[in-house]
Amino acid sequence: MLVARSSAWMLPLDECTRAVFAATAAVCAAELPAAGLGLSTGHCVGQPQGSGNGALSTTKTGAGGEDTGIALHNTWRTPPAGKVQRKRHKSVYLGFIWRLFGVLSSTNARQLQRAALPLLCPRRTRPHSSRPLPLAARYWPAPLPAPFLLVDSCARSHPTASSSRSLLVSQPTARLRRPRRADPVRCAKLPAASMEAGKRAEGGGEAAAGPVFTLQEVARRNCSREAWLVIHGRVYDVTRFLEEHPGGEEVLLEQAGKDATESFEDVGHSTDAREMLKQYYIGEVHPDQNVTSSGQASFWSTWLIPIFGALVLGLMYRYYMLEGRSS
Ligand code: HEM
Repeated sequence: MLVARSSAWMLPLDECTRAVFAATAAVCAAELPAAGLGLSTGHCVGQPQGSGNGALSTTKTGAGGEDTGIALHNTWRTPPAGKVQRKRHKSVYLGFIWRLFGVLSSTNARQLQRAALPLLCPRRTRPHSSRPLPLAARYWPAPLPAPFLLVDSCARSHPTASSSRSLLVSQPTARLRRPRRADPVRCAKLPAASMEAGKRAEGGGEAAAGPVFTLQEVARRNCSREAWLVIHGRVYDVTRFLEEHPGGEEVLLEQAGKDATESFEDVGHSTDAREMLKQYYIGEVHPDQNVTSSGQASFWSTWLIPIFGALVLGLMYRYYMLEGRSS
């Protein structure tokens, strides 16, 4: 839920929202105070609290001392007088919102954790789970399922962590533990590679360079003895990579036998990781089963929501500026 008020944007404060703000505030920390803007957390009702010095300040205001909201607000006592000042304020304000949306749209929550965690806790960079998030959670991260919450495990492992520690919230430790090494999944007795393996796909070109497999064939290779997965319509045999995978064997086994494109992209793998794919490439998904529309869907999900959000924010900003001028 986003509550806009004349002088502040209030957001329900969950860990991911904090992370978004923390990451964005870190980028904009120098600009915000200069333009008379501050970020603070506090109760969603009434005036935003906290020092509002541009950095994220946390004020315990809830009944149980918990933080209940976060606000981007004016720190000026009187509205900026000059045209130049107003223009600067406006551009920084829009810049912040733009970056906030950039952070929200260019990443999903897990990537966001990857981006924000080093800020909060340099040594804890491993995400809590590899499971892709529901679409809505990628863009609006409240509430998130527990495994994706930022947790205070790093505050514990870094007892000296100072202000950033207040950005973290305690979660039951059971949630934090990395799942135990998956029991080797038993492979069904598999027929030799494939009815169609070895056949060259028609049409040539890069996309049709290797043997062709059906999704059913891939689905059967879903265990530690033989693990295949599909990424962008290509089939990879990751069996020998299971133990080497920096993200852990479990995540690969979880995706084995399936189309792992979304999970692979969600993690935000590096160029090196993409290069490594070549080593495990074994063929292509059968052209009839290679659903390219998912690419289109992801295009829309990647751009439509941020564009719509930006429009809404633009309108709210106009309203905010008009009200600021009239008061
Ligand atoms: C053949 C396919 C894959 C290759 C070659 C690969 C390679 C890598 C590499 C090199 C890294 C280190 C970080 C980086 O350079 O980006 C990594 C991290 C990771 N990968 Fe993969 N990966 C593959 C598939 C997957 C899949 C299907 C998932 C499913 C979710 C996954 C989840 C992760 C996670 C969670 C991390 C840890 C990220 C971190 O701690 O920062 N990977 N992978």
